Amino acid sequence: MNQTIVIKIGTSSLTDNETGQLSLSTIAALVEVLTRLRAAGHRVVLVSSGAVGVGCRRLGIQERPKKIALKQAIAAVGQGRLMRIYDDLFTSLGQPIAQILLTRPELMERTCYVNAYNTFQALFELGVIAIVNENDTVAIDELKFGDNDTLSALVASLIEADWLFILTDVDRLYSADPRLFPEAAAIARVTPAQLAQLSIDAGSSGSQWGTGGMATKLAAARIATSAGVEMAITRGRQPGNILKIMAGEAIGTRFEAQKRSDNARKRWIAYGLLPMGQIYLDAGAIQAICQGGKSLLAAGITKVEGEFSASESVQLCDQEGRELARGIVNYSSEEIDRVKGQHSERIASLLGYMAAETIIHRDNLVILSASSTTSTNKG
Ligand SMILES: Nc1ncnc2c1ncn2[C@@H]1O[C@H](COP(=O)(O)OP(=O)(O)O)[C@@H](O)[C@H]1O
Ligand SMILES: N[C@@H](CCC(=O)OP(=O)(O)O)C(=O)O
Repeated sequence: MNQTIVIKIGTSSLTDNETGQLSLSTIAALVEVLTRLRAAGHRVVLVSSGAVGVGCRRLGIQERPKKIALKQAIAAVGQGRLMRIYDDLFTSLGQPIAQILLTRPELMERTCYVNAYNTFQALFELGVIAIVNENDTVAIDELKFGDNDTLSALVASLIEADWLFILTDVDRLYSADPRLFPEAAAIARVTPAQLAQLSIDAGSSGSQWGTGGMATKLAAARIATSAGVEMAITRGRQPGNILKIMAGEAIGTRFEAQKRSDNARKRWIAYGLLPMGQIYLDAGAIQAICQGGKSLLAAGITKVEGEFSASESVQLCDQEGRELARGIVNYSSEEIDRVKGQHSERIASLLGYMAAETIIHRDNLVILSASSTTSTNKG
């Protein structure tokens, strides 16, 4: 059966850690595997990092820059070179490619999100492999995917992928960073229930050129698997592992998918939008929205955090700060703060107007399954 496959490759696999030079053999092997998958009838998307790393190499810069404007300028240099290399290699195998550069605000806008979906579908019909990266040159810090692990999971959710492969410079997930703890235990398979409980030392900085280490890959696993996507982490220098894993071999770390929700708009609310604040709920409200499928009313709200406007996305949390659901609010944070704990009938007298009876209507509310919940408790 033809499948939709997203492959993410990190800078640490595309370049040599010591010299910063491109790992041409890895890239060529990856291009071969992706072309084979495409020729077999699968729909293939590559999420490729490397713009900053390749740009640095081109300009003779020895370290990943910290200054944003410099990083953005370097990415502009590197992205062009990266695409040139991909195009040369794919063209030699007769495989057309496309470049898609995304920013977070675009996916937060429902029309853009749907447009992006349609563009991917049109590219699939044309037999093209899309190569995706964050549009680093224009992305602003507060509204960034930040790392391509998250971007790849969001793309996999957007296009309803069957698989997400994350290719990196380690062979799999370990109980701790194997570079620092050589005795760390290898993890072969993670069920949704285990992912929800998984507490490992995932590192936050990654390798010299990579960003995020395993922490961002685990965050990606939570998004992807709860959107119904099977995910695997495997070594980038052996892209042939993708074919073996699809054939059922136990290579790398495999994260089992949950059942995909049929409601595309709700998936967008859950993963496309960036939550701008938190609303804390009492036990009655949690019961009503999580078990009863009800809308959120002001009466069950105990606390509001963050500043947000009506129509923005927020996280709904229990008293311990565990995120249970996400939704699009009908009122701003300031308005909700004034009506929290009150009966809906009092909204008009408290605010002087009533925009809606509910704080979040059930059509705009998504209950997150156990594995996608994260603690927002800031201690
Ligand atoms: N628990 C862990 N298991 C495996 N690798 C880990 C873990 N914690 C941290 N790491 C580190 O994460 C690095 C991969 O992340 P990163 O450098 O961001 O790669 P990429 O460029 O592929 O995104 C590995 O080199 C490894 O040292
Ligand atoms: N958009 C950036 C990638 C950032 C990133 O996530 O890098 P990596 O950890 O190597 O996947 C770039 O192209 O350099």
